[in-house]
Amino acid sequence: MSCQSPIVVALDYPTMTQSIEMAKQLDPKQCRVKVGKELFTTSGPVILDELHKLGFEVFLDLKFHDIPNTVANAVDVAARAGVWMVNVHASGGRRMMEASANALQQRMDNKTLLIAVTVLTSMDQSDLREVGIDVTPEQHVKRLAALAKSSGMDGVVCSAQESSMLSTELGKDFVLVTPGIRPKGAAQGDQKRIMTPAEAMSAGSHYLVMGRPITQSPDPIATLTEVNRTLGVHV
Ligand SMILES: O=C(O)c1cc(=O)[nH]c(=O)n1[C@@H]1O[C@H](COP(=O)(O)O)[C@@H](O)[C@H]1O
Repeated sequence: MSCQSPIVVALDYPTMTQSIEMAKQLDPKQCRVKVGKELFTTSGPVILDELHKLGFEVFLDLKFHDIPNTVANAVDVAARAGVWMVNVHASGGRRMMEASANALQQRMDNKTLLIAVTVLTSMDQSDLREVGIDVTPEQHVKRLAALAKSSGMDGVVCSAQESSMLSTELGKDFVLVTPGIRPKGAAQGDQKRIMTPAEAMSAGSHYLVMGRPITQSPDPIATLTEVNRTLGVHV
Protein backbone atom coordinates (compact mmCIF):
# COMPACT_ATOMS: atom_id res chain seq x y z
CA MET A 1 0.00 0.00 0.00
CA SER A 2 1.42 3.43 -0.87
CA CYS A 3 1.86 6.29 1.59
CA GLN A 4 -1.39 7.86 2.84
CA SER A 5 0.24 10.88 4.46
CA PRO A 6 1.72 14.14 3.10
CA ILE A 7 4.47 14.04 5.75
CA VAL A 8 8.08 13.63 4.64
CA VAL A 9 10.36 12.99 7.61
CA ALA A 10 13.81 14.59 7.21
CA LEU A 11 16.35 12.00 8.36
CA ASP A 12 19.00 14.57 9.26
CA TYR A 13 21.51 12.39 11.13
CA PRO A 14 25.32 12.24 11.17
CA THR A 15 25.42 8.43 10.86
CA MET A 16 23.63 5.86 8.75
CA THR A 17 22.99 3.73 11.85
CA GLN A 18 20.97 6.49 13.53
CA SER A 19 18.93 7.16 10.40
CA ILE A 20 18.12 3.46 9.90
CA GLU A 21 17.18 3.11 13.58
CA MET A 22 14.69 5.93 13.15
CA ALA A 23 13.41 4.64 9.80
CA LYS A 24 12.77 1.20 11.31
CA GLN A 25 10.48 2.80 13.88
CA LEU A 26 8.56 4.67 11.17
CA ASP A 27 5.93 3.16 8.90
CA PRO A 28 6.07 3.74 5.11
CA LYS A 29 2.27 4.07 5.14
CA GLN A 30 2.55 6.95 7.66
CA CYS A 31 5.29 9.00 5.98
CA ARG A 32 7.90 9.30 3.28
CA VAL A 33 11.52 10.05 4.20
CA LYS A 34 14.08 12.60 3.08
CA VAL A 35 17.83 12.10 2.70
CA GLY A 36 19.66 15.41 2.84
CA LYS A 37 23.24 16.63 2.68
CA GLU A 38 24.28 15.45 6.15
CA LEU A 39 23.08 11.86 5.82
CA PHE A 40 24.10 11.48 2.18
CA THR A 41 27.59 12.81 2.89
CA THR A 42 28.12 10.29 5.67
CA SER A 43 26.49 7.28 4.03
CA GLY A 44 26.62 7.70 0.26
CA PRO A 45 24.02 6.21 -2.08
CA VAL A 46 23.74 2.93 -0.13
CA ILE A 47 21.34 4.74 2.23
CA LEU A 48 18.86 5.03 -0.66
CA ASP A 49 18.88 1.25 -1.18
CA GLU A 50 18.46 0.60 2.54
CA LEU A 51 15.46 2.94 2.82
CA HIS A 52 13.90 1.50 -0.34
CA LYS A 53 14.31 -2.00 1.14
CA LEU A 54 12.35 -0.82 4.19
CA GLY A 55 9.54 0.19 1.83
CA PHE A 56 9.94 3.99 1.90
CA GLU A 57 9.56 6.46 -0.93
CA VAL A 58 12.66 8.66 -0.70
CA PHE A 59 13.14 12.36 -1.39
CA LEU A 60 16.81 12.94 -2.25
CA ASP A 61 17.37 16.52 -1.09
CA LEU A 62 20.79 17.55 -2.37
CA LYS A 63 19.58 20.86 -3.86
CA PHE A 64 21.75 20.63 -6.96
CA HIS A 65 23.02 24.00 -8.25
CA ASP A 66 25.71 23.95 -10.93
CA ILE A 67 26.15 24.25 -14.69
CA PRO A 68 23.32 22.65 -16.73
CA ASN A 69 25.29 19.58 -17.85
CA THR A 70 26.47 18.73 -14.33
CA VAL A 71 23.05 19.10 -12.74
CA ALA A 72 21.24 17.21 -15.52
CA ASN A 73 23.62 14.27 -15.11
CA ALA A 74 23.31 14.30 -11.31
CA VAL A 75 19.50 14.31 -11.55
CA ASP A 76 19.67 11.42 -14.01
CA VAL A 77 21.80 9.39 -11.58
CA ALA A 78 19.31 10.12 -8.79
CA ALA A 79 16.43 8.89 -10.94
CA ARG A 80 18.41 5.75 -11.76
CA ALA A 81 18.69 5.13 -8.00
CA GLY A 82 14.88 5.04 -7.94
CA VAL A 83 14.21 8.04 -5.73
CA TRP A 84 10.65 9.36 -5.54
CA MET A 85 11.73 13.02 -5.61
CA VAL A 86 14.92 15.02 -6.26
CA ASN A 87 15.54 18.76 -6.11
CA VAL A 88 17.63 21.50 -7.71
CA HIS A 89 17.88 25.22 -6.93
CA ALA A 90 15.58 27.36 -9.10
CA SER A 91 18.18 30.13 -8.89
CA GLY A 92 20.40 27.92 -11.10
CA GLY A 93 18.23 29.31 -13.88
CA ARG A 94 16.15 28.19 -16.84
CA ARG A 95 18.85 26.35 -18.81
CA MET A 96 19.90 24.32 -15.77
CA MET A 97 16.30 23.34 -14.97
CA GLU A 98 15.39 22.59 -18.60
CA ALA A 99 18.46 20.36 -19.00
CA SER A 100 17.47 18.47 -15.84
CA ALA A 101 13.85 18.07 -16.95
CA ASN A 102 15.03 16.84 -20.37
CA ALA A 103 17.34 14.29 -18.75
CA LEU A 104 14.37 12.79 -16.89
CA GLN A 105 12.06 12.95 -19.91
CA GLN A 106 14.53 10.85 -21.86
CA ARG A 107 14.28 8.06 -19.29
CA MET A 108 11.79 5.34 -20.21
CA ASP A 109 8.85 5.47 -17.82
CA ASN A 110 10.36 8.09 -15.49
CA LYS A 111 8.67 8.23 -12.08
CA THR A 112 11.00 10.63 -10.24
CA LEU A 113 9.52 14.02 -9.41
CA LEU A 114 11.80 16.98 -10.16
CA ILE A 115 11.36 19.94 -7.82
CA ALA A 116 13.06 23.35 -7.60
CA VAL A 117 13.92 25.11 -4.35
CA THR A 118 12.75 28.75 -4.41
CA VAL A 119 13.67 30.75 -1.27
CA LEU A 120 14.91 28.69 1.68
CA THR A 121 12.49 28.64 4.60
CA SER A 122 15.32 29.76 6.88
CA MET A 123 15.50 33.11 5.04
CA ASP A 124 13.53 36.29 5.61
CA GLN A 125 13.59 39.66 3.92
CA SER A 126 16.78 40.83 5.64
CA ASP A 127 18.65 37.68 4.51
CA LEU A 128 17.48 38.28 0.93
CA ARG A 129 18.56 41.93 1.05
CA GLU A 130 22.07 40.89 2.10
CA VAL A 131 22.44 38.71 -0.97
CA GLY A 132 21.28 41.51 -3.25
CA ILE A 133 17.58 40.64 -3.61
CA ASP A 134 15.46 43.71 -2.91
CA VAL A 135 11.99 42.19 -3.06
CA THR A 136 9.95 40.36 -0.42
CA PRO A 137 10.39 36.60 0.03
CA GLU A 138 6.88 36.16 -1.38
CA GLN A 139 7.67 38.15 -4.52
CA HIS A 140 10.94 36.26 -5.06
CA VAL A 141 9.28 32.86 -4.49
CA LYS A 142 6.59 33.80 -7.01
CA ARG A 143 9.16 34.77 -9.64
CA LEU A 144 11.30 31.64 -9.13
CA ALA A 145 8.29 29.31 -9.01
CA ALA A 146 6.93 30.69 -12.30
CA LEU A 147 10.38 30.21 -13.85
CA ALA A 148 10.53 26.66 -12.44
CA LYS A 149 7.15 25.79 -13.90
CA SER A 150 7.96 27.16 -17.34
CA SER A 151 11.30 25.29 -17.23
CA GLY A 152 9.56 21.92 -16.85
CA MET A 153 9.73 21.35 -13.08
CA ASP A 154 7.00 19.24 -11.46
CA GLY A 155 6.83 21.64 -8.53
CA VAL A 156 8.77 23.70 -6.03
CA VAL A 157 10.02 23.76 -2.47
CA CYS A 158 8.71 26.91 -0.77
CA SER A 159 7.36 27.85 2.64
CA ALA A 160 3.72 27.08 3.38
CA GLN A 161 3.25 30.83 3.75
CA GLU A 162 3.48 31.02 -0.05
CA SER A 163 1.37 27.91 -0.81
CA SER A 164 -1.95 29.66 -1.22
CA MET A 165 -0.50 32.30 -3.56
CA LEU A 166 1.34 29.68 -5.70
CA SER A 167 -1.65 27.38 -5.84
CA THR A 168 -3.73 30.25 -7.26
CA GLU A 169 -0.99 31.50 -9.61
CA LEU A 170 0.34 28.18 -10.94
CA GLY A 171 -2.52 25.72 -10.49
CA LYS A 172 -3.32 22.99 -8.03
CA ASP A 173 -1.35 20.31 -9.89
CA PHE A 174 1.96 22.13 -9.49
CA VAL A 175 3.51 20.27 -6.55
CA LEU A 176 4.23 22.37 -3.43
CA VAL A 177 6.71 20.83 -1.02
CA THR A 178 6.89 22.83 2.21
CA PRO A 179 9.51 22.57 4.97
CA GLY A 180 9.45 24.94 7.96
CA ILE A 181 6.52 23.00 9.41
CA ARG A 182 6.08 23.46 13.13
CA PRO A 183 3.22 22.02 15.20
CA LYS A 184 1.95 24.54 17.80
CA GLY A 185 4.53 24.95 20.57
CA ALA A 186 7.40 23.26 18.67
CA ALA A 187 10.81 25.00 18.69
CA GLN A 188 11.29 27.19 15.61
CA GLY A 189 15.06 26.62 15.45
CA ASP A 190 16.66 28.26 12.40
CA GLN A 191 13.41 28.33 10.40
CA LYS A 192 11.92 31.76 9.68
CA ARG A 193 8.85 31.21 7.45
CA ILE A 194 6.86 28.58 9.35
CA MET A 195 3.32 27.18 9.59
CA THR A 196 1.54 24.39 11.43
CA PRO A 197 0.80 21.15 9.53
CA ALA A 198 -2.96 21.80 9.35
CA GLU A 199 -2.50 25.43 8.22
CA ALA A 200 -0.01 24.31 5.54
CA MET A 201 -2.41 21.74 4.12
CA SER A 202 -5.31 24.21 4.04
CA ALA A 203 -3.02 26.71 2.28
CA GLY A 204 -2.51 24.22 -0.58
CA SER A 205 0.75 22.41 0.26
CA HIS A 206 0.99 18.88 -1.17
CA TYR A 207 3.85 17.59 1.01
CA LEU A 208 5.07 18.71 4.44
CA VAL A 209 8.76 18.22 5.27
CA MET A 210 9.34 17.76 8.99
CA GLY A 211 12.64 17.02 10.68
CA ARG A 212 13.37 18.01 14.26
CA PRO A 213 9.76 18.26 15.50
CA ILE A 214 9.57 14.50 14.82
CA THR A 215 13.13 13.20 15.04
CA GLN A 216 13.97 15.10 18.24
CA SER A 217 10.64 14.38 19.90
CA PRO A 218 10.83 12.14 22.99
CA ASP A 219 8.39 9.85 21.14
CA PRO A 220 8.79 10.36 17.37
CA ILE A 221 6.13 7.82 16.39
CA ALA A 222 3.54 9.33 18.72
CA THR A 223 4.33 12.80 17.32
CA LEU A 224 4.04 11.59 13.71
CA THR A 225 0.79 9.77 14.47
CA GLU A 226 -0.60 12.87 16.17
CA VAL A 227 0.34 15.12 13.22
CA ASN A 228 -1.29 12.64 10.82
CA ARG A 229 -4.38 12.57 13.05
CA THR A 230 -4.67 16.39 12.91
CA LEU A 231 -4.59 16.07 9.10
CA GLY A 232 -7.28 13.39 9.05
CA VAL A 233 -4.81 10.65 8.01
CA HIS A 234 -5.51 7.45 9.91
CA VAL A 235 -3.29 4.50 9.02
O1 LIG B 1 14.70 21.29 0.40
C1 LIG B 1 14.41 21.15 1.60
O2 LIG B 1 14.00 20.07 2.02
C2 LIG B 1 14.45 22.33 2.47
C3 LIG B 1 14.25 23.55 1.84
C4 LIG B 1 14.01 24.70 2.61
O3 LIG B 1 13.74 25.78 2.09
N1 LIG B 1 14.05 24.59 3.97
C5 LIG B 1 14.30 23.41 4.61
O4 LIG B 1 14.28 23.39 5.86
N2 LIG B 1 14.57 22.28 3.86
C6 LIG B 1 14.94 21.02 4.55
O5 LIG B 1 13.83 20.58 5.34
C7 LIG B 1 14.27 20.06 6.59
C8 LIG B 1 13.62 20.83 7.71
O6 LIG B 1 14.00 20.28 8.93
P1 LIG B 1 13.42 20.82 10.32
O7 LIG B 1 13.66 22.29 10.37
O8 LIG B 1 14.24 20.06 11.33
O9 LIG B 1 11.96 20.45 10.33
C9 LIG B 1 15.79 20.10 6.58
O10 LIG B 1 16.26 18.82 6.21
C10 LIG B 1 16.13 21.13 5.52
O11 LIG B 1 17.34 20.82 4.85
